Amino acid sequence: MNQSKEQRILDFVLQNAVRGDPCSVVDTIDKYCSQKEWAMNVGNEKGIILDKTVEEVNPSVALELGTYCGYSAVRIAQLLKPGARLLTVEFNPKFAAIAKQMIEFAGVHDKVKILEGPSEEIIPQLKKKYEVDTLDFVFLDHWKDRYTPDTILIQECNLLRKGSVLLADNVIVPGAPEFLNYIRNNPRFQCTNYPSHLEYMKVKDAMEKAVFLG
Ligand SMILES: Cc1ccc(Cc2cc(O)c(O)c(C(=O)NC/C=C/[C@H]3O[C@@H](n4cnc5c(N)ncnc54)[C@H](O)[C@@H]3O)c2)cc1
Ligand SMILES: [Mg+2]
Repeated sequence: MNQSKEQRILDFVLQNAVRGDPCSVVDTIDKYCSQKEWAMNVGNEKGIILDKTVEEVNPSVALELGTYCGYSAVRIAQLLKPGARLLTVEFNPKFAAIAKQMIEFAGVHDKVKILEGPSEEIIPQLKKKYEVDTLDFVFLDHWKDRYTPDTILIQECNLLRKGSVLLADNVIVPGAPEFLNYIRNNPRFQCTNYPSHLEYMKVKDAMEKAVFLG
């Protein structure tokens, strides 16, 4: 049975990255996806915006929507302080299995928990089942038409506190126009746009940061 692209990315990391070194895992995925097969990891240019935002927030509890191969989960996890944790949501079991191996190889599995299932089911379980009080940081990188409903759901589940930070990937390409309209016109959020480029391409993209004002 022929391999999936995601399996090829994982195999390339297992053969070429340094076990226990998150940086080498991230760099190796970027090397493969820029030279061999494009894949929808946030990439290094937008990854630096992600890093800076995570460092600024210094979250105790972070949520990621859309794990995919675990690239951004590894990026976020390596920046977390001791005792901090990342919950990352993925509903495709094949991708979740790839990400699990990627995260373990990178040596950040003690900081990351992969929650397998659709975000719309997982988000309402965060408080009771996953012992979350509030989320300090949320990275949105799943299907773009879920950004708005999941942002509303997160608020309905009382998961945000004054100062919680949302960061959304791909607000230009593939684009999340409805989300931008929602979040920029919502007085409870202070928004900032970060122009960048689509991972591994010269195409313009951007990330949107939204700080919850309480
Ligand atoms: C036209 C066009 C096409 C593609 C691109 C390039 C491009 C560039 C990018 O950075 C992109 O992030 C994307 C993109 O489509 N990302 C979607 C990412 C989904 C992952 O999240 C998972 N998932 C999706 N919905 C849910 C959900 N509810 N609950 C749980 N997991 C979910 C999926 O299982 C995948 O693991 C695309 C640019 C332009
Ligand atoms: Mg993306």
